[in-house]
Amino acid sequence: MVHLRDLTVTFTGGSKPVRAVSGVSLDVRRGETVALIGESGSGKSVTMRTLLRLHPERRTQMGGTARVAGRDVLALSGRALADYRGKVASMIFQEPLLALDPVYTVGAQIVESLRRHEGLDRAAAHQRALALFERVRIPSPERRLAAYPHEMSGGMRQRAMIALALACSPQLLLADEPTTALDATVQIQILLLLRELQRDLGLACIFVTHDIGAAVEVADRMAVMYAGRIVEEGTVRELIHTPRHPYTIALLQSRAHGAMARGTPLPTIAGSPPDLAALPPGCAFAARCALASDACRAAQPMAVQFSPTHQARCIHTEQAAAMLAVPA
Ligand SMILES: Nc1ncnc2c1ncn2[C@@H]1O[C@H](COP(=O)(O)OP(=O)(O)OP(=O)(O)O)[C@@H](O)[C@H]1O
Repeated sequence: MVHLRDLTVTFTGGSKPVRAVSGVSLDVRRGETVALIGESGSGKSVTMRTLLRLHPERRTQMGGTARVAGRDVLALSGRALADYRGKVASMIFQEPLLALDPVYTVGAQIVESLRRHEGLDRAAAHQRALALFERVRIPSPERRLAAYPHEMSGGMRQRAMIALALACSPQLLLADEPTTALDATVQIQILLLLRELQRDLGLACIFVTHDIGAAVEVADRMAVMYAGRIVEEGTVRELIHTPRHPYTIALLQSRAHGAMARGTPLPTIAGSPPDLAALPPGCAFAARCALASDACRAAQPMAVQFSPTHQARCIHTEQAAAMLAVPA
């Protein structure tokens, strides 16, 4: 469904080009959820926004391959791009007020989207909007369709945004920190709803989060990003139980202290990520890695395969695994 090969995204608007995504390859099948995790600035959101082509055209260079449901995403333009957004791929955000227009009722926005993209008449679009509100379990759906976004609670707004995102039956749902701003009890409800919708509708889903517990709850696989690259990828089980990249291990190391509990943000790791305008020739994590050697600094590490689903870009995975064996 989603096929990324060597995707690169460079922003050219500033004094120096910023390489926010460097050679990302990732596949997501129908009915599968992949969580992207990593520190702030690692390129998770840029990867997602590229899949919807939301970057400023003139100041962004994109390279490599991005195919979604057979479409060449980087080549889409005009009508084809407008149809692609919503009908093939759609996105939910941390802040629903970014996706919902404050001056229209939520119902009007869903009806408008259905009329424009699906060619439904007003009555049919209203019926569909009502069904969508029921699907995302908004109580008193008829009344809530007539509400403005600011009249809804945070959790209801999130559900309304999910309904809007699903209105035109997309095949790919991109979720960028969809629960971060919510209370713990509402978070779990939204995560469970997303999981259920994703399974029932057979959606491919990419889920960006800082919260490993949330990733464990909703994802089938995880991809760990660092400085614009995927440094490790595997099933949730593989990454949690047998991480092999020193960065993943550092992220997970405090799990004995509850890092796996939902709502726990990623632990802070000493040092800071590299400047994306001046990336080093070798492994970008080397400057912060206890195992780094000259070879790490000289060239990009190749991916090492541990199972058909598990790989890491590191030349010291054996020492890294041994590091993990030492109790925290
Ligand atoms: N339009 C843009 N122009 C220039 N730089 C940008 C642009 N958009 C993002 N960046 C830079 O790209 C890098 C990656 O950002 P991105 O938002 O993908 O990180 P992230 O991993 O999603 O972090 P967070 O978890 O904080 O959202 C950051 O350094 C950011 O400043």
